[in-house]
Amino acid sequence: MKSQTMGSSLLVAGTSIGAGMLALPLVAALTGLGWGVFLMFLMWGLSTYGGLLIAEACRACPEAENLHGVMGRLMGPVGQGIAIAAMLFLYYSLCAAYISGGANVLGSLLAKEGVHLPFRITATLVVLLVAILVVTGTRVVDVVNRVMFALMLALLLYIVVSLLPEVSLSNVVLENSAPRILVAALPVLYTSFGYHCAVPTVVQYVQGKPHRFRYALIGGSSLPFGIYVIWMIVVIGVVSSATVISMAHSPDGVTSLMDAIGSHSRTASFDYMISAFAAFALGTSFLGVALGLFDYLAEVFGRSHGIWGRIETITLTLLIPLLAAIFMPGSFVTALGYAAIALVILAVFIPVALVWKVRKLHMEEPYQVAGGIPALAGAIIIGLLVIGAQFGVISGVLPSIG
Ligand SMILES: N[C@@H](Cc1ccccc1)C(=O)O
Repeated sequence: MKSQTMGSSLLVAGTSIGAGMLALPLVAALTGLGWGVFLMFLMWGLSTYGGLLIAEACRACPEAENLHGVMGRLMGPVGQGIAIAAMLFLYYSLCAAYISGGANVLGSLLAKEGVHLPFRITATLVVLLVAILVVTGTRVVDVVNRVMFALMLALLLYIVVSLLPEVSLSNVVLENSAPRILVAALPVLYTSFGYHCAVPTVVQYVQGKPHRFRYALIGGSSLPFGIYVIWMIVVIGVVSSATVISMAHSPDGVTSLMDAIGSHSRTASFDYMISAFAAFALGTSFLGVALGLFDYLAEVFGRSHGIWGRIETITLTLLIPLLAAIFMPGSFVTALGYAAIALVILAVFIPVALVWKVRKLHMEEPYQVAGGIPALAGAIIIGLLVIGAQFGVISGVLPSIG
């Protein structure tokens, strides 16, 4: 396999693996493991299909550098405006989720040392840390990101291997759950498979060769699927659904979950490893998303690249999500659900519209995603279901997850 294809698969996997690691066990405990895996598979399919559609649209407009350019070419300024609004909403919701999860992890680490800080202080500390890294520059973020990703995978392997003997099969029952809970779980599951901002880069990186970007997108998103399933089985097998469910509704569910897993090993340093793993899983996604939003806002608002310009841009990037995280208690899973609304627009509705236009104008080159009109219609219906589910959760018609 060519190294760009490999690199692209890892880019997709790296962007995708993130908050899902911490949210999915909470969700799967509520849906039951069997249904959890089935719904994850459905959301993985929707996400991969959307990624392939974006790739098809990018190939039809080789002169455009990113999704913004492709939108401008095919949909004009109104389409571009919708995409910009959806992108800002997605990025802000994700940053709010990462700040909330990160603050919980930092708070629990400090509490183990006897230092008890309120949530708003730990959230601000997490934001300052990310802000300093992003303002320092892309190269620094790149290095820190690679190191954290490698450490996260190593820790995951270690944790899974050490916990396997503790898994009790009686916990891993495939019990059924109420249909309303299954629908309510869809938005968070879908967000866990989001990586779509990386697709234009991947298509360019493999010179638009269909067999290579197909490999990168399908392979790169299957890796998170496999890792998420193993992780969910191990966590629920060790901690038991009943215990996890009691955490799902507490404001710092992530911390309780990490503590519960940590207490299942005889090694004293094990709970530090669990916290480090959670911090790296969140950190890799947070840095990627914060950097993407930072560059984007710098361009939109024309801020300078000097130090004061960068400080202004990072304030625009992180202040709103910080306030959202502080004033919306328990916002980790909730914010991931909100992100799903924007992600469906960006990774299902917009790609379907783009590809529709490309195919109608016969701009397509030999590559076309399989499935024709039925697949496009199916994606729209499932996408509507995901958005409807989140509105159901917001309005209280459906139970909230987390
Ligand atoms: N999948 C990422 C979230 C994400 C969504 C969309 C784009 C990029 C990232 C996570 O679980 O953290």
